[in-house]
Amino acid sequence: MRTMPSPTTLGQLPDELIYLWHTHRVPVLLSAVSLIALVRLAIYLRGRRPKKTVLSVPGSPNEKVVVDLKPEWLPENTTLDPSVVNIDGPAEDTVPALAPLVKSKRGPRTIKGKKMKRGPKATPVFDHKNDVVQPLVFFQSLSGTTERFASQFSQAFASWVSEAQDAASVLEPKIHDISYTEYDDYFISPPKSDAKVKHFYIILLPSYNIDTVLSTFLENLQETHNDFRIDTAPLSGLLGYSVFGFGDKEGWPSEEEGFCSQAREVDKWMARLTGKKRAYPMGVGDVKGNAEGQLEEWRLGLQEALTDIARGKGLGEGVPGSGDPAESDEEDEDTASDSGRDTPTSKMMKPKKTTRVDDLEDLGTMVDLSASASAIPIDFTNYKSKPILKASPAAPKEMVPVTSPTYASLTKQGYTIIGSHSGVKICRWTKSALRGRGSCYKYSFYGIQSHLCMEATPSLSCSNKCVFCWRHGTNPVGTTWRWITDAPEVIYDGITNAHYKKIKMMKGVPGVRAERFAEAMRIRHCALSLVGEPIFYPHINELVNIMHANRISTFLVCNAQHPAQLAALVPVTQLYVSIDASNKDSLRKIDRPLHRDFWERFCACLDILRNRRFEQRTVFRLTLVKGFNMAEEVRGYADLVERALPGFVEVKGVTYCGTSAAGSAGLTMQNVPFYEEVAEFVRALEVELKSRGLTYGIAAEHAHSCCILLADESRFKREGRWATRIEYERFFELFEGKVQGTRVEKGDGGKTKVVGWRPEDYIGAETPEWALWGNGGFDPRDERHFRKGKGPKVEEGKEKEGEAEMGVDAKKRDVAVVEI
Ligand SMILES: Cc1cc2nc3c(=O)[nH]c(=O)nc-3n(C[C@H](O)[C@H](O)[C@H](O)COP(=O)(O)O)c2cc1C
Ligand code: SF4
Repeated sequence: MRTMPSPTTLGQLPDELIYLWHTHRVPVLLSAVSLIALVRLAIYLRGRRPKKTVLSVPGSPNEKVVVDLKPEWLPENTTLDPSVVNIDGPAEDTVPALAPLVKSKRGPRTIKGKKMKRGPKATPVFDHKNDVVQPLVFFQSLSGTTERFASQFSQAFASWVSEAQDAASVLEPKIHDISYTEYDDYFISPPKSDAKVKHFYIILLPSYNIDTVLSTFLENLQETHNDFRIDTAPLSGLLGYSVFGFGDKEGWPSEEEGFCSQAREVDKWMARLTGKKRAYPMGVGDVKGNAEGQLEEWRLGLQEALTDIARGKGLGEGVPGSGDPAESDEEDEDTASDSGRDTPTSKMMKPKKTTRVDDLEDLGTMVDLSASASAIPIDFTNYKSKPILKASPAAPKEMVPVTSPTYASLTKQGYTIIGSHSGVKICRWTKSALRGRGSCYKYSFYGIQSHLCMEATPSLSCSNKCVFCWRHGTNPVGTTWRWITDAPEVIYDGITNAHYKKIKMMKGVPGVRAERFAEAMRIRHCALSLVGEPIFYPHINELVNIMHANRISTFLVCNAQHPAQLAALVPVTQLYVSIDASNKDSLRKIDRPLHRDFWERFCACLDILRNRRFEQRTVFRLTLVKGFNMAEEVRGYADLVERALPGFVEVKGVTYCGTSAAGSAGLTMQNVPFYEEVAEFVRALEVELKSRGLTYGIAAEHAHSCCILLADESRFKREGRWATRIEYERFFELFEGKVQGTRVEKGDGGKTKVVGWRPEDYIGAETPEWALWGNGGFDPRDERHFRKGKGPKVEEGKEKEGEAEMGVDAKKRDVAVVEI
């Protein structure tokens, strides 16, 4: 047996070690490998182990719901770290709060498989002795022009149908707004009907060289055509179709420069989907010229074509656009390259069609959605300075280029555009507070003085088209982020500098109080709302962290359409979700969402909010629009509150947006509820919630902005008194780690450890007496200001409170920004 070496033999130590190593190396190596394997296995299993739900918050429900984050909800073209997405709440869970995420980035949808062979050309299907023609007029309109023309057109067409003998077998036209139309009902196959009723499509469209709902429509037509499960010409059962485009020749003087470009695209896709059943050539109208006359002329031609069809003559031979050989070839060629997908030389990409760079790119996104299996052609999350092109020749474009009409329109309205997708505007309450004339409801409810508050957004684009949105429908909308992306530091510097610049401009305004002016030169709060969807911005987390590091609190409002981004968001000071309706139908009418699965997305967001409610203050923002989302909906809203259990429910009457956009959405002053109506609604909601055992009560009000606050009294009442305000300094200390939060999780061996903070950790002072429900919400230290002819004399109930107190003439207002 060998003994341990004595000090005298220390010199021989290396030899001993070598001897030992040679003798035992096999078992040593084997043990080391096994140990490493065991450790790795343990780490792996730990990673897979479902989290446990243990909420130690007294008096609060502690279960968590499983949120199924569908792969298609993961943002395209953005890098979302799955481990970040799994930030899902306060505690260890017994169930996975979020379903496992698809690790890889999701690329544009790629459909693999062979295209179905085009069958023989559809034979005429109209039996002129027995069948009747049902014309369907489809239109899409963002700012109302096309809608107006579509309605005029339908009336004139209906008169022809009722008067002309030739039109005996033509029925009255039916009009459809494409924004509200189920594509599946009309654009995947002809509508179902009596076998004798044959449909004819008349499509009237404007064109926009920015992302709008029109792009979605076009993408759908293209997807249908390219879907190998569907016949390439699934609409060949139609009698025919014709398209009329509206455009603006001042901005887009020629076809090459984009005049009516999207209508042309729709015309082409329809030719493919119908198997070349263009019954009459596409018409175009210049809205700055004689659009009315051009439409009228086109209508007469179209009526003639319909007369022929009604007489059983079919679509005719050799008429341009009716399937004559030359044009058919052209369309076939396009079709062939579409199915190839990876050929950027597709005709539609050729400069011949459009020379404007942005138009070209628009077409790129429309046409090449399923391009090549590499899925993500460009990483759009790279900052402007260094876009990394991976594969595609198409570069990302700017969301709001300086030369765009949107830029001009926004800056005219007082917005400062930072970079190409962020905006900041000084809100009217900030100006009011600077003059000592009162702050917005955020002051009454949460203690934010409006002159210390900045309103901004890192994404002017949105995935909704809400009826009450002031943006006139012309701002960029889209379901995916595909723009040049500015760095969060650039946005932060840009918005804060622009805000200070605007504050400085208030220096000479009569009534501005010197001390408030000085205070305003240090921003304390940021309302990330304004317009657009802030969480759409791929680096929203970095931006929020920069704000917190600068001791600026964050109130972030999202539209409940981006569950993956919501799940991945870092905790903000107060997290809002807009709840614009209580059910699917109503939400569709109000928000006019771009996502087809908008309701599922909405519900997933509610579940995420529920899971995260002990991590940050969560708020439901209800905007009441009379005639749209108020009557009979109290129980529906209560269902939603029960589902998400937000800390707060803010209920606000819509502000009238006296613009053509509001008009086209069917919104008038009649849709603006009186304060008393809002109050009645809130009382009914409180009763409904209480009847379900939920602990919500009416906490505070701000009558001037027609806003009332319900809050969870089990969480935001201290010793029987409402405490809805926030201790901001405490929030920053928690953020900086200077004080420890009380959110705990069970660690190894069941030991509890602190993992963060809870909303309860930064509850501030009691809600002041003047802000409590029943007391109006106006700080007596501020000075009330009434416009001439307004104010206390006004009979109660005759005047909308907010407008009287703020001195705003409702009829003259043209903004509907809902400040938070
Ligand atoms: C942001 C923006 C982009 C536009 N892009 C185009 C375009 O590319 N081609 C065109 O012919 N007209 C373009 N127009 C003009 C519109 O198509 C035209 O104003 C139309 O009448 C709008 O119809 P609507 O009110 O029904 O939305 C654009 C207008 C705006 C505001
Ligand atoms: S109101 Fe907000 S959510 Fe709705 S469209 Fe406008 S910006 Fe988007």
